[in-house]
Amino acid sequence: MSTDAPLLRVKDLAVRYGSAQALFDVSFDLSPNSALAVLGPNGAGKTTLARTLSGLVPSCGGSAEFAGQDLLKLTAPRVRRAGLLHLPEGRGVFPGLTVQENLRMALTADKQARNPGLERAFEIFPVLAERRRQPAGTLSGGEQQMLSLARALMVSPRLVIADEMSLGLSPKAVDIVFASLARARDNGVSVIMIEQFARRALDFADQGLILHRGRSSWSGPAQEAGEELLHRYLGGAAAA
Ligand SMILES: Nc1ncnc2c1ncn2[C@@H]1O[C@H](COP(=O)(O)OP(=O)(O)OP(=O)(O)O)[C@@H](O)[C@H]1O
Repeated sequence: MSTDAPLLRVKDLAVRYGSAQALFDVSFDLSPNSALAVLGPNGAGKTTLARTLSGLVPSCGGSAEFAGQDLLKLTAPRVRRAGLLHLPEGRGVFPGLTVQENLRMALTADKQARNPGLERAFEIFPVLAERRRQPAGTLSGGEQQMLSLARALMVSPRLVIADEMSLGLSPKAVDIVFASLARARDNGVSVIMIEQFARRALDFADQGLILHRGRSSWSGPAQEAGEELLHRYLGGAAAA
């Protein structure tokens, strides 16, 4: 892990939906080129954290500084432009368009000029190069997630928040998702991974954060999260 100043520094973050508070005083730092696994049972506040950092849900307290900018003041498009990309749950690809068209659209959506992004995406994910003329809907579930990630990488983000990318996928497809995220990391992208597969996510990540009812119940180096700790905070089912 890097010793540089944090890429993202979240301090005492609080979020409400009306009168219901979904996050209470959540704090963590993320170093450049590192990965954080965010774990927790249903309703713990994981997606709320992702949506708040990406400018989709307002905070009601605390701070979040990303690459020197006050993230909580930015609109969602500005957060993207600052280099933080949120991959929401679900596949996020256009099934009727080809792989190549899906990738090109990622660029026009962000109004960037033609750039070497397409060739870079094919270099990182050779499978997509082989299937560039194939409709995205005919890819396997894991490959669609790979395409979704490749679309995100087209605009060279510094941080990707991957929300439950492996949800509902076969074990083989989950392998593809993890390998794809590892490739993104190898290419200098930091990752916040929200995952149901706690053990795998912690094996992937440098740091772990466990949320419970909107509060941080544990955070620390990922390798320190042993089986006993996972059972205590997540229960048997979530410790896969
Ligand atoms: N738009 C909303 N309006 C009101 N309450 C919401 C809204 N979105 C989420 N919540 C509530 O906030 C809490 C946290 O939800 P969130 O979706 O962040 O949890 P999660 O950890 O991502 O759960 P899951 O693993 O089930 O996706 C829950 O109690 C949820 O009901």
